[in-house]
Amino acid sequence: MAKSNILFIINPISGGKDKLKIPAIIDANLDRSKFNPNYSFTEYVGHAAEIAEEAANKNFDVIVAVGGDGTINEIATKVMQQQKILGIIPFGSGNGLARFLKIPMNTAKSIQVINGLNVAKIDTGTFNDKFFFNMAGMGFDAHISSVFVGNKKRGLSGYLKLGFKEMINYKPETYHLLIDGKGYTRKAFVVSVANSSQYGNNAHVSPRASVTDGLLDVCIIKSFPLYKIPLLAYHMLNASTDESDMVEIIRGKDIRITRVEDAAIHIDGEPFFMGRDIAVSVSPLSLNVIVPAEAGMTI
Ligand SMILES: Nc1ncnc2c1ncn2[C@@H]1O[C@H](COP(=O)(O)OP(=O)(O)OP(=O)(O)O)[C@@H](O)[C@H]1O
Repeated sequence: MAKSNILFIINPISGGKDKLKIPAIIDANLDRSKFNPNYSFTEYVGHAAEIAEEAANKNFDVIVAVGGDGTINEIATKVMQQQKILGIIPFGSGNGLARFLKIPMNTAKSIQVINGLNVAKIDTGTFNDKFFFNMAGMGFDAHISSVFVGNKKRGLSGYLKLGFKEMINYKPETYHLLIDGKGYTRKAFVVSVANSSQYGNNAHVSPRASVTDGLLDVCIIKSFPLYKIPLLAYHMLNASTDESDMVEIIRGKDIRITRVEDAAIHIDGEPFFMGRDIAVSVSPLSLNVIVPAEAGMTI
């Protein structure tokens, strides 16, 4: 069988972890009978997308994101458009999509998954003209990601510290939602649109979400008093938000969200501003991604 050309695109800042030794670890673990490897390090926001586009236009069959959900987003957008195959070596702060797909957090083990070349097709979503693969949304989480951009300390502890500080002053917003033709008005702390079940770090906002059902889960975290934060955290970490009256989950395909004024949204954890009206849609089974055979998903 002909060898596949594989490119590893490494985000040196994701997850706040050093990655200089990554090419050596990949060299030591990659199955050379299947792959010819190449490596690139990203130098700025948007660089992973540029590298991935160029690679997909050349003769790379598999493009691997070494980073978190933001890095995956840039690369997967190009991989999907060119119908190539995405690999993931999780190196982010949260690693939501990787965790959902049961890709090991251990680097050597995640390379073994790539060696297995078990390819599944998963759904992808759009927020206006931008694709998302794990989760997109607005409200407190988007506010945090917009503030976090200027923060030097990445990683989970940085998120948590900033989160507690900002939560004290945050005011829930009113959202008008139209989901497959049905209207809802909700005052919410967060509105998340989930492809996978989790934000990352096993914080599940929509425990029954599937990346192969052709649907997105609109998760409305209602306005709540601060003393209920531990209860919300408990439900997320125990994958039981669907049993909590703090969270409402509505599944759909064609979603419109209108907010009172423009504020940050996030796409796979990275902040953007898109105005007051967001059109959300899903492209069923549109991205090829390497997953562990045990994940029970395959083409
Ligand atoms: N050299 C670089 N300098 C600064 N930013 C970069 C560089 N390379 C990539 N980026 C940006 O880093 C951002 C964060 O990456 P990523 O989301 O993968 O990590 P994370 O936020 O730590 O993890 P997660 O999304 O899993 O919580 C992305 O928006 C990406 O565009």
